This record gives sequence, structure tokens and C-alpha cells, in this order.
Amino acid sequence: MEDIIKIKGITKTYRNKRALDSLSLNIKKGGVIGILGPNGSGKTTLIKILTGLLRPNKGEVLIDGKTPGTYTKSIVSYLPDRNFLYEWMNIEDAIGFFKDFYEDFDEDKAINLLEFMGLNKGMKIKELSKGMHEKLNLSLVLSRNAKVYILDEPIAGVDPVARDQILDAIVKNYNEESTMIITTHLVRDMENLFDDVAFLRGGTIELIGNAETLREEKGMQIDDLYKEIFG
Ligand SMILES: Nc1ncnc2c1ncn2[C@@H]1O[C@H](COP(=O)(O)OP(=O)(O)OP(=O)(O)O)[C@@H](O)[C@H]1O
Repeated sequence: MEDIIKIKGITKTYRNKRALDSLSLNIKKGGVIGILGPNGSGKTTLIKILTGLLRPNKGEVLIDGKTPGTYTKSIVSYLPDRNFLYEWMNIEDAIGFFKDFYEDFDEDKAINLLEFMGLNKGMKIKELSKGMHEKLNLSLVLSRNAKVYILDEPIAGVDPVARDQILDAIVKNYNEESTMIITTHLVRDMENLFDDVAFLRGGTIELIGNAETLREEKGMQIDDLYKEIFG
């Protein structure tokens, strides 16, 4: 299977802190990969490099054959780990904002997803709870017809019911032609979603593999393997 993302030897240093250390990773087209690692392991830094928000000090990243920039932003739908909508907006404005920004945005899909999440158009952004924010942001991001979806900690800080709804929305809206990259340290809740997993420690990949194969080889769930590696 063709690789949609090729990461070769990237290093990223903030002042004197090395967040990524000669990290290499190829991600094949189609499928869901979990990037797993504890706080500070470099997950967000890696995602910011993939989305073109940061540049590595060394190494190379290719997404669909191009370095992160205008083209890659047009094919990558990104859920940041924080809110990206304006406080003055309501949900309808947020839909309009995505429609204006992204040619691949499917408004009908967004409306269906928002209904599934129990959100309505008139709700004001500044009045949403953390879980509602997460549901809104995810609904918008999943409503783009993108080649690559990058979800940074999609269920962090939300209650178990909202978590299940978010996971359901991801599963139901995932299209097998596209590639999904999800970072998390909430492995138990998310492991059934992953085709492949990569364990990140100290800015490098400690272990990578097919989730099912790893479960068989190690005789344990990915969550237990995570605890064994990072515990
Ligand atoms: N802007 C910054 N300036 C200085 N150091 C930073 C900056 N951003 C991240 N770091 C450091 O780089 C390392 C990797 O951080 P990063 O945010 O990528 O980790 P993470 O795996 O996403 O963590 P978390 O799960 O807590 O979000 C950490 O040691 C962090 O302190």
C-alpha cells in the first residue's frame, strides 16, 4: 500500500528542549493510526509539523508527495487540541466559516453530525461546555472530504457519554479511502479504532505495528502494552 505520509529523520528543538529526535515514520494510505504517548512525548509537536504550523530543524516531511504548505492544507483536515472558533459565533456562523474556508466542506454532513451530537445551530460558542466544544469541532473537521484527518486528543477532558458519542461519530464517518491520524493517551477508550499504533517516547518512535498483530504477538491489549512501555 502506498504511503500518504513520509517522515524522514525530523528533529524539532524549542530553545534547548528537544521535542522530536530524528523521528521517522511512514503512514500508509487508508486506515486509522493511533499515535500514543504520555504527556510531553512530542505528539502535538509532530502534529503541528504535519499541519505546517511548525517547521522541523532537520529532516523531511512529505504528505501526498508535498512538503506541508498550501496544497497539504487543502487535503488535511485538522482537529487541534484547543478551540479554534471565535467566541462571538454561534454554531451556524461556525458552519459558514468552514464553508467559506474549505472547498471540500460538506454542509449536509455537518448538519447531520451536529444533530447526532445533540447540538443545534443557534447555540453560542461562548456558552458551550468543553464536551460540546469538542463535539462541534470534531463535527466540522469530519465534514470535510479530506484525504487525511488529523485529530489531536479528540476525547481529552470530556465525560464518558460524550466520549462514546465522539467515538461513534468517528467510526460512522470514517471513509476507508482516507487516512486518519489520532493522538491520545486515553488508549483504552480508543484502541478499537486503530488499525496501526505508534508509541512515541522522548520524541522518537519506540514501537510501531498493526494493532491486531501486536495484540497477538504480545498477548495483551494495546492499553496494557502502553502501560508496560510507559508504566
Ligand atoms: N512552545 C514550546 N516551548 C518550549 N518547549 C515546548 C514547547 N512546546 C512543547 N515543548 C516541549 O516539548 C516537549 C514535547 O511537547 P508536546 O506538546 O509535543 O508533547 P505532547 O506529547 O503533545 O504532550 P501532551 O500529551 O501533554 O499534549 C515537551 O517536553 C514540552 O515541554
